[in-house]
Order: sequence, then C-alpha cells, then structure tokens
Amino acid sequence: MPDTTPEATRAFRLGVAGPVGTGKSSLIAMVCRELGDELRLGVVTNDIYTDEDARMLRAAGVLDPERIRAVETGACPHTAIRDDVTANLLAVEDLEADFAPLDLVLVESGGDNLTATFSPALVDAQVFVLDVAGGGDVVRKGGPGISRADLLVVNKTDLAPHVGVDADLMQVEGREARDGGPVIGLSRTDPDSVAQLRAWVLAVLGDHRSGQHVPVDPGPMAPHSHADGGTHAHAHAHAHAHGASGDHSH
Ligand SMILES: Nc1nc2c(ncn2[C@@H]2O[C@H](COP(=O)(O)OP(=O)(O)OP(=O)(O)O)[C@@H](O)[C@H]2O)c(=O)[nH]1
Repeated sequence: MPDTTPEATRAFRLGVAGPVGTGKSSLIAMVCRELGDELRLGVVTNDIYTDEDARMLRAAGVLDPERIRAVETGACPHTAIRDDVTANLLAVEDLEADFAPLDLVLVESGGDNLTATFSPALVDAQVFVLDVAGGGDVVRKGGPGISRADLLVVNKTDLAPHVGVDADLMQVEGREARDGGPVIGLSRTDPDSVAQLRAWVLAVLGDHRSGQHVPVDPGPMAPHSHADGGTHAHAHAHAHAHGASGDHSH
C-alpha cells in the first residue's frame, strides 16, 4: 500500500504574496501552464469573502479544477498566511493527500497589504509580486517581502511605458534592497521573462529536494491598524531561519 502519511506526501510549498491586483493569480496560472506537464501541481487561494481567485484560476483551464482549493480568510487575510495558518495548512494537506504525491503546491495570499508575508510554517519559499502600475517608488518603500522573499517579481513590465515607470530601474532598486537577491521583471507578453520565472521555480524546487534550500522567514509585517481601531504589531519580533530538518535558530 502506498505511504500516504503527511511526511511521505508533502509537496514543496511555494507562497505568492503581494498587494492587490499585482498579478498573483496570473503568475500562478503562468506557472501551471509552464510546468503542468512536468510537475504534479496544486493551488490554494486566499480571498477575504469569496472564492474569486480560485474561480478565476479554474476558469483559466490551466489545472484540473479539483486541484484548486479556496480558503476564505475573513477580514484579515494576512493573519491566515502568517499568524494562524491552520486553515491554509489544512487546505494544503488535504490537496497533498487527495492527489498524492504532488510536487508543488502554490499558495496565493489574500493580498491586502504591502508588507504581508507568509510564515515558514506554511510555505517553504515565497515570491513577492509588485507591478509597475503601483508606481516606481514602491520598491523603495520596502518591507519584509520586498527585501527578503526568496524572489521579487516586478510584474507587468509591458505596462511600464504607459504608466511612466522605469521597469529596469525598479529591478535595480529591488536588487539593492535585497542585497543582490533574485529579482525578475515579468510580463506575460515577454517569453524570456516567463522562461526566467519557470527556471527559478525549477531551481528552488531542486534545491529544496537536495536539502540546499533553507526556508527563511522574511520577518513580520509593519504595524498596522484594523477596522476595530486597534493597532497590532503581530507577535514575532525577530527573523527565523529554519533548517530542512525543522530545527531553527533565532
Ligand atoms: N498588462 C499586463 N497585465 C497583467 C499581467 N499580468 C496580469 N495582468 C493583469 O493584472 C490584473 C490583475 O491580475 P491578477 O492576477 O488578478 O492579480 P492578483 O494579484 O491575483 O489580484 P488579487 O487577487 O485581487 O489581489 C488582471 O487584469 C490581469 O489580466 C501582465 O503581465 N501584463
């Protein structure tokens, strides 16, 4: 009988975070299109009140609709990827069990905040997505996702001339903010950039499998206000570096 314990069926889990509308669902659809023939994939989406992103991805026809699960997060979507990841972990583990073995599960964040990042308890690596339409200065505004996610994507570079933004400069500033960490300028109309994204996903998956990839917590989001008027500085005040064995140092 095949071993279906969570340890045996665990996929590589890749988070995709970034502000609303920067193209997270489109990037996930792109990865499914590019790698669906060679990797066994699953997707978990996070939306505040709906399953809009899951429906969009199902409609895109890039993956068996059953392999796309939606988590409805309520008013505070960053909490569901960072502080209480239970609903997301259950969705990922259900997918992994139902379609065992999966190679890669992509988790899309709810995208409510420029500084929201995933907990390493939920994902093994994370991509942070900005777009040129959000303005050329957004990289300089910084935040844990921009400076410490495993990959920064500057998306929709095709729009740069239309919105008066220098997409190359955004990428240079991104690399500076990340101490040389990887940055990809992406557009669905630019096959070279799509190939770069594809290659990055395969490389980080390879590193994960060989034990060379160390999940890193980008760190907590900036203090922020909730609708109830309270200001929360979510608990973790320090960055963690988790080893593949689950050991972690502070
Ligand atoms: N011009 C251009 N538009 C793009 C590109 N990628 C995505 N878009 C468009 O950007 C818009 C937002 O894309 P989504 O993928 O829905 O963005 P999202 O980050 O998932 O949005 P939320 O889930 O609402 O946070 C859509 O209209 C996409 O068609 C691109 O490379 N170029």
